[in-house]
Amino acid sequence: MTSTLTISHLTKAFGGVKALSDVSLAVEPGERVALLGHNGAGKSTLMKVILGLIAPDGGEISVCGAAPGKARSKVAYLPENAAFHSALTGLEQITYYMRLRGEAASGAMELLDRVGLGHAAKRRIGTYSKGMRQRVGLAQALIGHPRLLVLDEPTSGLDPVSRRDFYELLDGLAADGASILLSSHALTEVEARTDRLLILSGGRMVAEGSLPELRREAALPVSMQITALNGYDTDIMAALPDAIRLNGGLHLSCTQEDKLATLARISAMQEKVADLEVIPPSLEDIYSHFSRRDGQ
Ligand SMILES: Nc1ncnc2c1ncn2[C@@H]1O[C@H](COP(=O)(O)OP(=O)(O)OP(=O)(O)O)[C@@H](O)[C@H]1O
Repeated sequence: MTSTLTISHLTKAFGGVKALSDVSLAVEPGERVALLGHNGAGKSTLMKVILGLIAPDGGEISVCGAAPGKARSKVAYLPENAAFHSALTGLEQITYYMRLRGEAASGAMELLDRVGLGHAAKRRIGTYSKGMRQRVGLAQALIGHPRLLVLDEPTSGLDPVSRRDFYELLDGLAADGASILLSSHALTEVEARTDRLLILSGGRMVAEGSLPELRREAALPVSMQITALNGYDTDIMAALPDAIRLNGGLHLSCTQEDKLATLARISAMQEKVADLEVIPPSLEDIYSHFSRRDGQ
């Protein structure tokens, strides 16, 4: 399978600031990839290089088999705060963009229906909510059946139902073979709705993989919350010297390697245990682990 996007050893500096250092990645057709990173990590710079808006200092990049910028008809971009003409209706705005791209404007209404804006198509964009303007942006991004969608924090400002609808739309596009690269700070959301996570930190790609892969690689400790049956907490603490009293229960943290052995020791005391909760590291923990690994 030919990748939709291939980047090897990309570098870009602004004066003395290394915005991207030796970044390599590939995105396959039908793949939904989330780009995570702290403010200033290099996400927007990477997107601008992919779109051909700025040239890299070094490295290679291929977008839909061509140089960035040469494949614009196959690439869609949704900026974080898409701005539109407030006096135009949604229908007029999308019709205008379709004409600019040489597409038959008769499909404008269908596009607006697809993003859930059919009912407001003939209202001025100036009267739209932020979420509705974001949908106009998405409709604009869908013009011409793009093979790669580059979406910069596409769900910021959307309510939970709009976010779900938005991801369902992306799922449909991915099922048709489009590749999606989206940046986000909403970790739990991208955890559930994308196939792979890329974490940029200080311009370097510090982690890449599905959440289970990143969880394994980070090998962060597992937390256990034990509720003792009345009076047995002292016995349990004697058997598990690392346990501490916390929030009315007993708290224990152990390495991934010791997890099964620790569980076995707790099971052996089951007549003294009322309840046990095993809490795996959250995506926030994993993200912080990789983001701070280089001392940032
Ligand atoms: N045109 C520019 N001139 C100078 N420095 C720049 C320019 N564009 C980006 N930078 C610097 O490059 C680094 C990466 O910036 P970038 O905008 O790519 O980060 P980001 O991950 O998109 O951040 P955010 O989440 O805040 O949008 C930052 O240190 C930024 O200040």
